Amino acid sequence: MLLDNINDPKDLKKLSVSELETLAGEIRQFLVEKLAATGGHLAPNLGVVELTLVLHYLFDSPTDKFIFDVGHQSYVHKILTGRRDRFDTLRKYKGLCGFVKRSESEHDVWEAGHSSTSLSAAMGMALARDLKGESNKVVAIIGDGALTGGMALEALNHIGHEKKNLMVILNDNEMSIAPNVGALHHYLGKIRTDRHYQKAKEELNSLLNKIPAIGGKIAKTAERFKDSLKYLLVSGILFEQFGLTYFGPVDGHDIPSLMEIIKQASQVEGPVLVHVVTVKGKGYSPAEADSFKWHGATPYKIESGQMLKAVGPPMYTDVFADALMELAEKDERIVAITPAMPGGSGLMKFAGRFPHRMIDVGIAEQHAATMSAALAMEGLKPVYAVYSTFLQRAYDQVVHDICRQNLNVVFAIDRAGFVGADGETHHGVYDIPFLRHVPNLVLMMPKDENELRNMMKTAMDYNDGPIAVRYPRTNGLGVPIDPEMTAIPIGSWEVLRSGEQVAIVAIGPMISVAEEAADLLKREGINPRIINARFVKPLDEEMLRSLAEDGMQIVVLEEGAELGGLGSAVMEFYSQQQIFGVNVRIIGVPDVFVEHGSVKEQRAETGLTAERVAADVKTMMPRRTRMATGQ
Ligand SMILES: Cc1ncc(C[n+]2csc(CCOP(=O)(O)OP(=O)(O)O)c2C)c(N)n1
Ligand SMILES: CC(=O)[C@@H](O)[C@H](O)COP(=O)(O)O
Ligand SMILES: [Mg+2]
Repeated sequence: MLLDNINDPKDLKKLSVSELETLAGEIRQFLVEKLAATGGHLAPNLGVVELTLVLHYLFDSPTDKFIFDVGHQSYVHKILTGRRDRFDTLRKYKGLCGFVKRSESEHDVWEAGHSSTSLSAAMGMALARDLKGESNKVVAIIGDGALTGGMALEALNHIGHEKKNLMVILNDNEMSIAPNVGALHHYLGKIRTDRHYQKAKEELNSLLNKIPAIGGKIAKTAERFKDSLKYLLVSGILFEQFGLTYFGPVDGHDIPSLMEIIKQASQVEGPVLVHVVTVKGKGYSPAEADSFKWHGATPYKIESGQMLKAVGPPMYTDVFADALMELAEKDERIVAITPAMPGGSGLMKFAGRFPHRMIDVGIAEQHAATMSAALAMEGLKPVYAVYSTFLQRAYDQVVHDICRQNLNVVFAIDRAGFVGADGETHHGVYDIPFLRHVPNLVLMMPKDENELRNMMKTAMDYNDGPIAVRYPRTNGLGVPIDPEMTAIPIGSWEVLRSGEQVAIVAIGPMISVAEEAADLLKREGINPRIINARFVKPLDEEMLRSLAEDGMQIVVLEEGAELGGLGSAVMEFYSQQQIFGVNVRIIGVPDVFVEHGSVKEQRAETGLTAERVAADVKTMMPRRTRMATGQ
């Protein structure tokens, strides 16, 4: 296999075009085989095999810098840069990261995970290069989905202003995760597919080139005529207007054409954009047929294309979506909004049932937030479904447009807590700290899927401002589901286990960990109280007072950042209320980024385990109890 001899991009430069084509086939086979065992972003990577090969063939990474937007499509880049042998560890604990990772290779010059940052990074690297008097190439690879992100348009605007030498490769496969949305998507579609544009452009070029070189006035008129026709016909006029020289569209699977056009573009002064048209999932028929499903694959059977899904109780995502459907049947105010994650947020069924009440705005979390504010201003009940990590993008809109105006927006915050294989860029561990200090916002998290349904009802009945319910990327606990949803009193916590001396104040999936810890402690005659702190804001102040009055020591257990989380809120309460003598210990995510792996491994790494909680509780027992129990 040619692939066996590719350990560095330099090894590519010895190959002929036909050998590169053979190598492309080998890489596809490698991806399909490896990801069958590990899972991962199969379809995006199958779509960029030839493109990545040509980029590494023509340029000299890492001197020339490749900046992958999102970075989920960087597996081919990793294969070509000496990491082929690590693919059995893809997205596994201490294994190969599923995104670009600087600590893995000198060829990984820019990390991401969140979308639409590549053009800003490219601008920065081009500016730095020129200020340092260097001459390397800067190449951003951005997808048609990522291009709908506001940051990308901010950067395009600036790139066109600075006119620095840099290359934007637009990898246009018509797909975001779901089918792409938006005016930009339609514009690209026109360029991509309207043969009229292409044919007319070719005819125009050949006609104008036939005009013998004529001097003077006619030549100027002909040029002006060509320019005005170019305005009408040339494909990438939008990008040209942004100050980038547009090349394409080009077939992203045709190596000779790719080579030719990228070579051409690399010789042009100033910023250029090469419009590369690819097929997401290319070369593996199940992924080609349904690149939405195969954007992020679980392990699968290659022959049948059957993905191996974990069995068990319904995912919180699906419980949310089903509850929303039920509520929307009776409440016409409800409108669901998603920033490009209709699948991941569970809203596809909702869209099918209520096509006019599910809005996918593209990768535009900020826009989604402010649009939701306006929907609420007009008396509707917008449900903004968003991953915790992606809501980070819309912090100002949450504060400035929604909470400050005290508008009835419901935040359905999915992927709250550790997310596993996507790792540090995707964990939902900051939303409690970045939301709980914003005035007017209610923030809650259920202990199980039945309580999630009740919280959905709570949110719909609550019309005194914004309210957020957060839930993890896991299956529910398999508890019985009440047919009727019942609203929960805002700010009310729940004693799940009576006990004395130490109270474990836990939230969400940490309640199960607390119960396991209590079971361990019971064997030693220690019986902690367990509290479901289902409202982060407002706190259950009455419960907190009674814990102090009972002389309880408190352990707060949360799968979120310790700094500024629920535990901080509890500490602040006692301090602000001048209630002294309450010993509060916070067990949460420490002040570090937690890399990819399984949720279990991430909890073990950060000490969110029953064993650790039990050990901490024991150290907090009053001395006499410890003596009595032989501690
Ligand atoms: C800020 C942000 N929002 C949402 C996502 C989730 N996400 C990951 S990839 C993707 C689609 C990207 O589409 P495109 O750029 O066209 O890449 P393709 O997968 O088609 O190659 C989305 C929405 C993200 N990573 N970052
Ligand atoms: C790359 C990216 O951001 C998405 O594809 C993300 O990986 C989806 O996460 P889930 O698998 O949790 O839906
Ligand atoms: Mg795409």
